[in-house]
Amino acid sequence: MLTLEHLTKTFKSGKGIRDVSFSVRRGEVFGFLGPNGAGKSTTIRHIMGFMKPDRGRAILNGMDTWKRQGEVQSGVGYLPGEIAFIEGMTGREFLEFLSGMQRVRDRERRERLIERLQFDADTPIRKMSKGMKQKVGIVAAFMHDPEVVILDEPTSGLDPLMQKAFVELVLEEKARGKTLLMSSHSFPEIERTCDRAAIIKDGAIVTIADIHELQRMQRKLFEVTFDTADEAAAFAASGLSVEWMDGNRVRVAVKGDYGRFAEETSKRRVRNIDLFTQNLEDIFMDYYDRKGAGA
Ligand SMILES: Nc1ncnc2c1ncn2[C@@H]1O[C@H](COP(=O)(O)OP(=O)(O)OP(=O)(O)O)[C@@H](O)[C@H]1O
Repeated sequence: MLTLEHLTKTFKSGKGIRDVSFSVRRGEVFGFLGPNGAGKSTTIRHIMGFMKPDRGRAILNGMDTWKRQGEVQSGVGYLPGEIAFIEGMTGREFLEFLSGMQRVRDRERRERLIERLQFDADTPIRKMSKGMKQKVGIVAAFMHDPEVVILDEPTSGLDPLMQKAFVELVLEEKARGKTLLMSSHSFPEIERTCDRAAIIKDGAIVTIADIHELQRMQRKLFEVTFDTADEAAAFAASGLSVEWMDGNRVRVAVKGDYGRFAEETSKRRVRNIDLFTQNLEDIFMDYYDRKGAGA
């Protein structure tokens, strides 16, 4: 469906992307993860045919995206990292304008999306908050019901409730057989929606991983507070991987084997459990450790 072959672009500053290659299958939700400045937007701009690569190419539905940018751009749903709005329009007027360009007659899907994302589309865009503008952008990306949707940091500016609504939308579109690529710097967001993800750092792909495999690899830290220090000591001596303990509190690292953790916890009186998830960097460090260990 979408293939990137050795995509390379070097800006005058020396920054850019280097030899970026990966493929997204039809019907897949593919995550594109990386810290700020890693090259996510630059790669996405190439996928959309906005930039000419120095080397390599992006192929979408058999089309070279730079050479056939018009066809590519009209057939794909796209949410840019920063949306360029037209001054003086309301959200609905802007969407109407885009619908006209896309020659979309069916307004129903658009209205349903607006309802779902819960915003007043008749507010002038210049008066909209960052989150509201982001919602307008999301509606614009999905309203013409495209087969392929490319989203550059779609949840930036959305509150947790709306992030959830967005995740539900993505999962529904996936169930309808659509192909999605979305960039993010947040692993949990990608984790909820994607099958696979490419990780980019300093302009180069570090790895392409199966999300479910990464989830299994993820080390989670649980801090359990017991009723008594004796219970905490017995829990700590039960063979779990103890990171730290203090009085009646024990922090253990659990990787995959949640059953053992649950079993040892349930034997004792627990006052509280806090969960600390790893950040992206740690997850990948663990991933590499395992790869390095040949597991
Ligand atoms: N048009 C440009 N001209 C010069 N340098 C650029 C241009 N676009 C991006 N860069 C540089 O290339 C690098 C990658 O930027 P890019 O915007 O692709 O990163 P990103 O992963 O999308 O980051 P973020 O998460 O912050 O949006 C950065 O160092 C950036 O400053």
